[in-house]
Amino acid sequence: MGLCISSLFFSSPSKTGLHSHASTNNHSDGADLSSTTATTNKNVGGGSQFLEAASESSGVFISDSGQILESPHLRVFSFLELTTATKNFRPESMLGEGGFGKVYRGWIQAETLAPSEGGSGVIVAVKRLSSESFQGFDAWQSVVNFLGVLTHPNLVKLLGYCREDKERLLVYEFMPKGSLEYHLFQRNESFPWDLRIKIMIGAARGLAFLHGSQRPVIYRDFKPSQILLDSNYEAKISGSGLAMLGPSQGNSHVSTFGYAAPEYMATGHLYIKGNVYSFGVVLLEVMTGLRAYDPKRPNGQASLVHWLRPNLSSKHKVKQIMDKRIKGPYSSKVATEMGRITLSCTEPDLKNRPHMKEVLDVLENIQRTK
Ligand SMILES: Nc1ncnc2c1ncn2[C@@H]1O[C@H](COP(=O)(O)OP(=O)(O)OP(=O)(O)O)[C@@H](O)[C@H]1O
Repeated sequence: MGLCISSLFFSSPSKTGLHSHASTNNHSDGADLSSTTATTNKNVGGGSQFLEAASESSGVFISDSGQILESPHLRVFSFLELTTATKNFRPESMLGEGGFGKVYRGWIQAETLAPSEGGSGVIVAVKRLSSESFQGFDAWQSVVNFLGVLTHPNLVKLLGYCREDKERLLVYEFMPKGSLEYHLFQRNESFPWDLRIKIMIGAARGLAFLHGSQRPVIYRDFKPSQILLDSNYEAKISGSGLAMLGPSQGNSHVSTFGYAAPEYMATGHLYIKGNVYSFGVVLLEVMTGLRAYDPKRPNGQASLVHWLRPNLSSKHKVKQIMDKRIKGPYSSKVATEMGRITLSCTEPDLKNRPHMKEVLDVLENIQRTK
């Protein structure tokens, strides 16, 4: 069983304050994904001892009491700066809206950027927490604490934040190709197979990284709107899913119907393998082009997994359920293999589901299959 994000990095600092480094993880899923790679002893403010568990490009500071502090690598923006960046949060700048607020496209001027951030400025995505969102306040804090220190090519990068009066905003790297949800369900254009598999491989890498870090992180609410795409359709998992894993040890609210694993529905507990189940549901959406849950479908078909899972073990039936709009060639072997991995990800008993690293290996093999 994995730990929820609230216990991430709560490994006890050594009595001496000096740690030997742990560069690879020994987690039982066998994932070879180093996250925390070096530790050093530091004195920060007030002379108290802090442990820095540094990843390649970011660090996390943990106080002796175990409290995680905001990453010094994040930029602190003023509300005025972000108001200017988003042209006063005008509706035309809006990129989308989630459960906790609206997301705006913004432009940060060069003079406010560190030299390494380059150029005359940069486009960013600014998530403004809605004032009604009490739950969102904790979510906001979790993102600042955790995404400020978790760095991986398949996680959307948090650049900074703003906390002024009642305003809470997060500034993310901008993902110009939108979300997987947009490409699967909203954009009425061809969505080739090679892109679909590429995106799912990127998302699997992101999840495998979270699960494979020294203290595994469980993602909340994994779904296609959380899979964002850069200009090369490289998938990055959004910070939103990290947000809600507050201080409740695995009891976390999952709002989206259709993706939640049976054990979560039964107990309210999130497990690492619950993410694998949700990933399997998304795989089924990618194969079929149908939504995980649609109450408008006929009786017995509202839940995609309950409806179509029985088809996944038959070569012939898998071919029948594949999205007819898929452009670009894919062989029947590919469809069969996709059926197989989706079937095992969505096993009702979590013990029978693979780890994300194994899912990733299978998808990479499928990508190579002609
Ligand atoms: N970094 C980003 N770059 C580009 N677009 C983004 C970015 N972050 C979010 N968006 C857009 O804003 C939409 C809403 O994002 P948000 O994370 O708030 O909501 P969500 O995915 O529905 O999650 P939740 O339900 O947990 O709030 C996304 O679906 C996407 O279209």
